[in-house]
Amino acid sequence: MTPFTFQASLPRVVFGPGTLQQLPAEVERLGAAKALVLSTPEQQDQAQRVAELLGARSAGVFARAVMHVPIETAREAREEARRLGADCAVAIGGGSTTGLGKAIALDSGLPIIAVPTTYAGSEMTPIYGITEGGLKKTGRDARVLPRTVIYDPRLTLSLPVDLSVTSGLNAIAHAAEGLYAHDGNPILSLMAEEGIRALAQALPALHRDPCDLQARSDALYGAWLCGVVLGNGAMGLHHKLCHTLGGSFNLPHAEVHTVVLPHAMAYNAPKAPQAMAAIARALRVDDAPLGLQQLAAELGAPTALKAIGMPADGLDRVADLAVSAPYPNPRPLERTALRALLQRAWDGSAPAP
Ligand SMILES: NC(=O)C1=CN([C@@H]2O[C@H](COP(=O)(O)OP(=O)(O)OC[C@H]3O[C@@H](n4cnc5c(N)ncnc54)[C@H](OP(=O)(O)O)[C@@H]3O)[C@@H](O)[C@H]2O)C=CC1
Ligand SMILES: O=C(O)/C=C\C(=O)CC(=O)O
Repeated sequence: MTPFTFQASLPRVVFGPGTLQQLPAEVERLGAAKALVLSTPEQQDQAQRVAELLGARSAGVFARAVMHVPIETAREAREEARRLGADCAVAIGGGSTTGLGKAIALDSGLPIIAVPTTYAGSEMTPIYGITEGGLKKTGRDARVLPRTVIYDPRLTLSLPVDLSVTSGLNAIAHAAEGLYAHDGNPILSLMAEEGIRALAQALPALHRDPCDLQARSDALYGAWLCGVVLGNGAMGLHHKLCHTLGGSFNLPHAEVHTVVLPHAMAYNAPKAPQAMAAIARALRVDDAPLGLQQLAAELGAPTALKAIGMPADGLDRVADLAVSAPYPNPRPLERTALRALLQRAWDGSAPAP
């Protein structure tokens, strides 16, 4: 075994159907008296029910979370938290809502309790993203890592099947890149392989029956593990490409991950054979990139960038941006090969090295 360093900082986790009921006790455990409940506008009713569950420990509801955390929304939420005297925030929703909680914590140090309702995994990471002037900046800061995460699979029953599938594939992307991250280690690799295995079994099951609570639980368990991997290992080519594509062309986050991942894996495969073997084992296929693309197709997910709004004349710009700021990646970043990767992803062709 090659030498490695392992250090992980992880939130407390409360996992299982019905665990949302433990929220008041978890707020109390933090020593907090007034929790501001965060949600998207569409999930306001759910946020209101959470505020009622908190009773006297609720400071109110801020239901204005939107995708990619615009700085204006972050400022409004910070101000509302101050105005209401909140000493804790509860983020109930997907990565967009968790991201808003993180933006508040970054500024104020307010502890966050995350109640995820998608498989994006943000609740397990110290990574934040804030969009200002059309540009999304991401960073890492220990203050934004939620203190407690409540994984209640019942809350994911209403997540539409198409979003469930792409969100699950977003989670698999975290694990895939963790398996070949320059700062990876055997413990993260265990979690990554197990996370992919859990999601690869759960997604077809919940695709057949979205109300299958066991499948929903398994998917959330997989998302948890994949989120831990993302939070404790470096992001490589795949995440960087997705952030460029999503940020510059306003493409839907989980769908971009779904389309690009098989191609980014195939690009790195010659330099990451052990990672590919682990992913293939977890997916129970012979060829990891192809097997993943086939899984997405079987589950009705998009497999081409052209199908999710990417303009063909933007591919050159993405290739330019991809090589403009180098970062560690198993295979060096070569513009010609990356441009070919992007073309295959746009066309929806089979992945190739
Ligand atoms: N910092 C980090 O570590 C990470 C950050 N992210 C960030 O998170 C965002 C993506 O997260 P993601 O979760 O995919 O996106 P969202 O939070 O935007 O949620 C995606 C969609 O799922 C819907 N939804 C969520 N929960 C439910 C539910 N229980 N029932 C019905 N619909 C539901 C939302 O609907 P509605 O709008 O109606 O609420 C929305 O349309 C991106 O901004 C990404 O950058 C992602 C991964 C890691
Ligand atoms: O791409 C991802 O799924 C992981 C990280 C981010 O999205 C970063 C962020 O914008 O919060």
